[in-house]
Amino acid sequence: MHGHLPRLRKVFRRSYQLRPRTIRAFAFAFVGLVILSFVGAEGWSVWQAREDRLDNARLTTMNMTRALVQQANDTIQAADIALVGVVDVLENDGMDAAAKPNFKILLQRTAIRFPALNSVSIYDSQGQGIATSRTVITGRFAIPDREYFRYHVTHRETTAHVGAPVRSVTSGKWILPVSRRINRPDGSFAGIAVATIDVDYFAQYQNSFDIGWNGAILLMMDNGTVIVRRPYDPALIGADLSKGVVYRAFLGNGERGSAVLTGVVDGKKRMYSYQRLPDYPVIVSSALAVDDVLAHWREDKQRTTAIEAVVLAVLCVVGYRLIRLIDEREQAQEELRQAKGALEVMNKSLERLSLQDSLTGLGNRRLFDTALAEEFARAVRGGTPLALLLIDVDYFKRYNDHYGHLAGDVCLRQIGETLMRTGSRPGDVAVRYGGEELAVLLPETDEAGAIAMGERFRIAIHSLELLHAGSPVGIVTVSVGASACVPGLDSSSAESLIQATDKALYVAKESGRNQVRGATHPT
Ligand SMILES: Nc1nc2c(ncn2[C@@H]2O[C@H](COP(=O)(O)OP(=O)(O)OP(=O)(O)O)[C@@H](O)[C@H]2O)c(=O)[nH]1
Repeated sequence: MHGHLPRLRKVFRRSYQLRPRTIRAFAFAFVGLVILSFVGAEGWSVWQAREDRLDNARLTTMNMTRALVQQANDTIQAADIALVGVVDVLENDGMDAAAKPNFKILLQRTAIRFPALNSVSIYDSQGQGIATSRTVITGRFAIPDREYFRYHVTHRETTAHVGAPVRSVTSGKWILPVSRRINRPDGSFAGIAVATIDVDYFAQYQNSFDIGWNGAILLMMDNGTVIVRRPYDPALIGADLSKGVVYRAFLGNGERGSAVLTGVVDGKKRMYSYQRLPDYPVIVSSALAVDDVLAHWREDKQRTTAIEAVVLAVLCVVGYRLIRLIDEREQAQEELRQAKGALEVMNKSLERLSLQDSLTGLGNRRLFDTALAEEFARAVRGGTPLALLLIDVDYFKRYNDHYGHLAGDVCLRQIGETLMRTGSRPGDVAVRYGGEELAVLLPETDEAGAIAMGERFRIAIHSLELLHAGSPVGIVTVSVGASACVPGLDSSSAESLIQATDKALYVAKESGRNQVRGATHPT
């Protein structure tokens, strides 16, 4: 556990120290990903909801169509069954039976038994009416030119024939004729029996379904002739819709199917389901308008889109703020780094200034005191010698008096520069000790070495040949006192080292100046 903690701390520190650019890239990627997944998920669920609604509409129209097919087939079948009985009587008893009064009663009973029937009538081989269930006959009671009559003249089949809707010559109403051929015993054409169904009967049933504002129901012959359509339009009855989309879909896809199609009657897009009657050549289709089906979905979608827009806007604002914060943080850190750097530079220069003598550029007395204590302690630890030089300008009072105090300052600066220039080791510390007196601390140097160094300084200053009218030699010279100790071994202290050096300097002065003197080995 102990070993893991520092590693964890390191990982945490590293993650905290991620580059702002990396963090920004992460932030961008994160916000982008959130937006994308949000929009994607929403888009998917909206699309799914649309598909669900269309699927439901398909199921609804399929069920509706099934019910309409059932009703239409039952109705036509009822008419057909009525005809079978009538044709049977006439084929057995002969067509003359149709003219008898009790036959009219048979037809009326038959018509009453099947409420969908408008009338049941018998026509002879010339299309002239013989008998009918109708009580009142208005108009011409003959149908030689009707399509279904001509059909039976030319077709020997005895199955039922469903004709195209026609206007009744007697009532003027739209009717659907269902007819059967009547044969003589020798098989020749004796006439036809016709049961007519009021087209309105189908229209009423169509009206019992909820198909919304723009739905449609269509009952048509299998050749595309309209029997009746909802919304009801009498002008459409008998019209040819064989070029319409429903008829074409029916032709292309068999007995039944469903599809989204655009209607030819009104150009509306609908979900259509269509089916052929099992026993008769009639097609039923019912449809719900896509607009109606998707009306609620569109409202939901608009609401969702509005919410999405708000959420996206919030995400964008938050993302933008996040990235701005990262930028600001980066900028603040950069400013902090720069301020820190400037402060460090300033501190160093202040520190340097506080330890430097402004006139000579050498260290000052404060540096000397610190360096002496440190070097003394180091020498104690290492058992190494430590030496000190005290350098004093000869007859400097006279120099000042003769050349002026400012010239004296210049002279001291030149001596300081010479001291710095004259090679000493990196660990040596040269300072202005006070007034015209300079000091050089020489670590790991014994007295002989210190005297040698003192001599180098003395010669270097002498070589400057700075005129000094007050000196017996005519140029500026220095006297040097040198002393050394081994702090760990002898009983010396920093003070005793200074005192010994000062004493050596005194001896150098007393001995005539312009010379170097050691404390223990005077030269
Ligand atoms: N121009 C200038 N003079 C200084 C400075 N510091 C000390 N002095 C002068 O240095 C002189 C030192 O004089 P003294 O101590 O009598 O010694 P000296 O005249 O050098 O004689 P010896 O040391 O015996 O050779 C004084 O006149 C101080 O005023 C300084 O920073 N600039």
